[in-house]
Amino acid sequence: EFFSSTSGLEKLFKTEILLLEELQNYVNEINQHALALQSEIDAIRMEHLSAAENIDDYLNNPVNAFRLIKRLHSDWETFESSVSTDTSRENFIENMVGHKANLSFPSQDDFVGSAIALTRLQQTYQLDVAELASGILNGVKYGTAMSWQDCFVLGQHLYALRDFNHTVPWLQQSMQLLGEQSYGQESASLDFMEAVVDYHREMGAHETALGLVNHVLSIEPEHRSHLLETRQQLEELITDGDKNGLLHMTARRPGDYHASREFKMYEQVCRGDLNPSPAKLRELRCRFRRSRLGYAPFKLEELSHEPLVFQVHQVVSSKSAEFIKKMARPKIKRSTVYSIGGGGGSQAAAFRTSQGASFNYSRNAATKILSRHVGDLSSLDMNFAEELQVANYGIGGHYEPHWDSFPENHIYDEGDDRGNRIATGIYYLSDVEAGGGTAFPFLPLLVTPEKGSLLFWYNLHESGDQDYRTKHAACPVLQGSKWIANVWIRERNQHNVRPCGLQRNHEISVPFRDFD
Ligand SMILES: O=C(O)CCC(=O)C(=O)O
Ligand SMILES: [Fe+2]
Repeated sequence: EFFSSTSGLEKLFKTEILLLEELQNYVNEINQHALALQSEIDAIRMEHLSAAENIDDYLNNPVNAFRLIKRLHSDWETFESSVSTDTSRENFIENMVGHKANLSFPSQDDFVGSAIALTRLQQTYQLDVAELASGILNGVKYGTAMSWQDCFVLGQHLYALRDFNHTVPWLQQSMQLLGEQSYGQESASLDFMEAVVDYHREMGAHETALGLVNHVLSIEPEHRSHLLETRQQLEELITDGDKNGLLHMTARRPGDYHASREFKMYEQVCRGDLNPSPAKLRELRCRFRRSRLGYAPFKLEELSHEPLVFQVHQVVSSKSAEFIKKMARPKIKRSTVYSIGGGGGSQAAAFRTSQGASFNYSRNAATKILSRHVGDLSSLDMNFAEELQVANYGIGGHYEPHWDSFPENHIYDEGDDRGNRIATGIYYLSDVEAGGGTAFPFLPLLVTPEKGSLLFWYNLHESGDQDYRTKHAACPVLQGSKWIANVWIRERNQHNVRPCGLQRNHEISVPFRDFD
C-alpha cells in the first residue's frame, strides 16, 4: 500500500522514473527507424522530382530504367522487412512485463484511498475545487495544475464510490477546463459534454446539467437542437424544485459520526476556526524546565491546564529525528487500530491512514534518549511504557478523533498488567508545511507539529478514570510529510508521581463521553 505514507509514494515515483526511461528508449528507437525510412522516402521523391521534368527522357535513360527496376525489385522488399523485423515494439512490451513484476505499482485500494484523501482535504479545510485543481492550497501554489482529464477521472471515481456530493464539483471543474482547451469546441468534445449532462441528470444536479447544455448549445446551436428539449425539461425540474436523483438519496444517515457536532468541531479546530477562549489562554505560561540529563533547560509551553497538556520545544535534535525516521522507513506498514466488534486483533481502517512501526526503547541510543526525555520531563516511570511507535502520514493522512486510553470494559492482552495508558507523549519528527496538526476538539486546541518538540498530556484523571476531554485526532496532512513517534505510558508504578485520587473526580469530563 502506497497512498498512506510519503515513503510509499517515493517508491511509486521511482517506478515512474524507470517506466519513463523505458518509454523514452522505445520512442528513440522508433524515431531512429522512422528517420532512416524518411531518408529513403526523400531520396526516391528527389528522383521523382527530377523525373517529372520530362518523364520520357528520364525513362529512356538506361541507368534510370535500371534504378527504377532495382528499387521496385529489391528496395521495397528491404523496406518491408525493415518494418516487419523492427523489434522495438516487442522489446518494449517484453520489458514492461518485467517492470510490472518487479516495480511497485499502486493497487485499486491506493487509487480509491488517494481520491478519498483529496475529498477529505477539500472537506476539512473547505478548499475550493477550482483552486485545488490549479494546484493552490489555502492561497499558496504548491502543486501542478490538474488537467480536465484528471478532474474527470476523479469525478468518475467519486461517482463509482457513490460520493455524489463531491462528484458534481469535480465534473463541473473538468468541463470548465475542457471548455478552455483549444479543442474544447470541437464536435467530439461537445459529444463528451453531452454524455456528462446525462450523469448530472441522473444525480439530480439539474443546475449543473443546465449550465452544460447551455454551453454546448452556445457553440453548436443548429447541430444540437435536440438539446432544446433537454433544456426545457431541466428548467421545469428546477422551477418545480425537483429533489429526485442520486444526490438526494444519499443524504447522510442520522447517527453518522461525520455529520455529528463533535466531528464538525474537530474540522473547525483543524482549520483554526475554533480556538481556546482568551480567558483560558491568559492562564497559560511558557517556562524553562531544567533537564536532569545535563542539557540546557527546555522551553515548556503550557497548552491547557485542565486537562494538562504541554509542548516542550527542541527536545530532540534534527539529527536524532532523521536517524529515527531512517530506522523506521524500511519497517513501516499501514497502521492498524484495535478492532471493536468481532475477532479482536487489529485492522486497517479508513479513519486512520498512516503507516507505522514499533521499536523497543532499548534498541539504540536514539530510542533510549526519547524514553529518558519523556520520563524526565513528566517524572513518570518509563519501565512499563509501550514500545515506541513511529508513524508517517502522507498527503490526506489522518487519524480521526479518539482516546488513547482504553475504555473501562477493555480486555487487556494476556499478561498485560501495566494498567491503562495514563499519559501520551508525541514526538514530532518533522515539520508539516500545511495541515497535519494534533487537534483536541473539546479544549478546543490545535497543536502545530514542530520538528524536535514533544507534546505531552495525561489521559486519565487522578482517580484512574478516563478523561474524556482528551479526545484528540491527527488532522489530515495538506502539504508535506508528517512523522511522529508515539509514547504511551501506563499506570503501573506511577503512584509516587501521581498518587491516585480517592474521590472519583471524573464527573467534569463525563459530558464529553457521549458528546453528539
Ligand atoms: O499524529 C497525531 O498528531 C496524533 C496521533 C495519535 O493520536 C495517535 O497515534 O494515537
Ligand atoms: Fe492518539
